[in-house]
Amino acid sequence: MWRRVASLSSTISSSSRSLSRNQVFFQAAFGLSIRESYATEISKPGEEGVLRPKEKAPFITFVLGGPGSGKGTQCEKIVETFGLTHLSAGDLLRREIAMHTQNGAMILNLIKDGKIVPSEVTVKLLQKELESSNSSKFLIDGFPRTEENRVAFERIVGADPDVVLFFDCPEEEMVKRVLNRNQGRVDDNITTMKKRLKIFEALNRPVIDYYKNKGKLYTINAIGTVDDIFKQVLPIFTPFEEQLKQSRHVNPKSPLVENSS
Ligand SMILES: Nc1ncnc2c1ncn2[C@@H]1O[C@H](COP(=O)(O)OP(=O)(O)OP(=O)(O)O)[C@@H](O)[C@H]1O
Ligand SMILES: Nc1ccn([C@H]2C[C@H](O)[C@@H](COP(=O)(O)O)O2)c(=O)n1
Ligand SMILES: [Mg+2]
Repeated sequence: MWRRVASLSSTISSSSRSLSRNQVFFQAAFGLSIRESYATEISKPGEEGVLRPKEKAPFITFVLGGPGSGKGTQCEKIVETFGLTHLSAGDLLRREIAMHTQNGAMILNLIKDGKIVPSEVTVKLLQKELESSNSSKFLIDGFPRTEENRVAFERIVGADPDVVLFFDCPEEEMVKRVLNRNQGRVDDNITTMKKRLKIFEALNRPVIDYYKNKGKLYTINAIGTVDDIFKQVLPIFTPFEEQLKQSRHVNPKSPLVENSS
């Protein structure tokens, strides 16, 4: 299978100059996963079939937590500090509603009712963003919400997260925050919120446990000020310093940048 990537890469190289680097890799993959598409064959005798990285695979962080736990708020700070590209699954779905796309009405009805949109729809929206971006570092907020979401992402996008953040917040606090949010969201009312909390407990917990067992989960106590919570987030990215430093978008004041004041 990996041979296909290498042999096709020369075919696409001349026509792909205007494409983003992610599009080129996804094209090169022709149905392979992101990680597979980031590999090429080497032809040294005795080393046939060995995969060598052609480019680094994207750095992916999943951001989990109940409704109103502060995912979006902390994502803004992570973006500001480390320059990751923020993809909010909820925002992408709301954009479909606003644009009255083919799935817009169905998505609206599910969100109003606190339910989860079919994984195929959400993953395809994420895939489109990943493929068209020139970034190689992503924060995927509010995803995966269910085991079905997680499996669909693996199947369709073919990538694993490097880091999974879980903002752990008591229900009482989440309810208070959502009801005070005032952003005109159709799901920010007590009836929908109760349903969302039930669905979160039933469907997101297994995902949290899955990443805990894989050693990828970082649990953050989401009570306190925004800055106090962010202090817990900062050290999580330290081991990934080298990968993140290469980002064009890193804030010069980031703790990852040496001699920053
Ligand atoms: N640490 C905090 N203390 C108090 N309020 C907060 C804190 N963090 C975020 N908020 C506020 O709580 C509300 C919900 O936060 P946010 O939108 O970041 O949550 P979320 O996890 O993204 O929620 P959702 O899953 O519904 O999108 C917002 O109005 C935000 O300003
Ligand atoms: N993976 C996802 C993410 C979001 N949704 C739907 C259901 C949520 O209640 C709503 C809002 O998401 P949020 O902005 O709170 O992250 O969007 C989904 O079905 N699947
Ligand atoms: Mg949010």
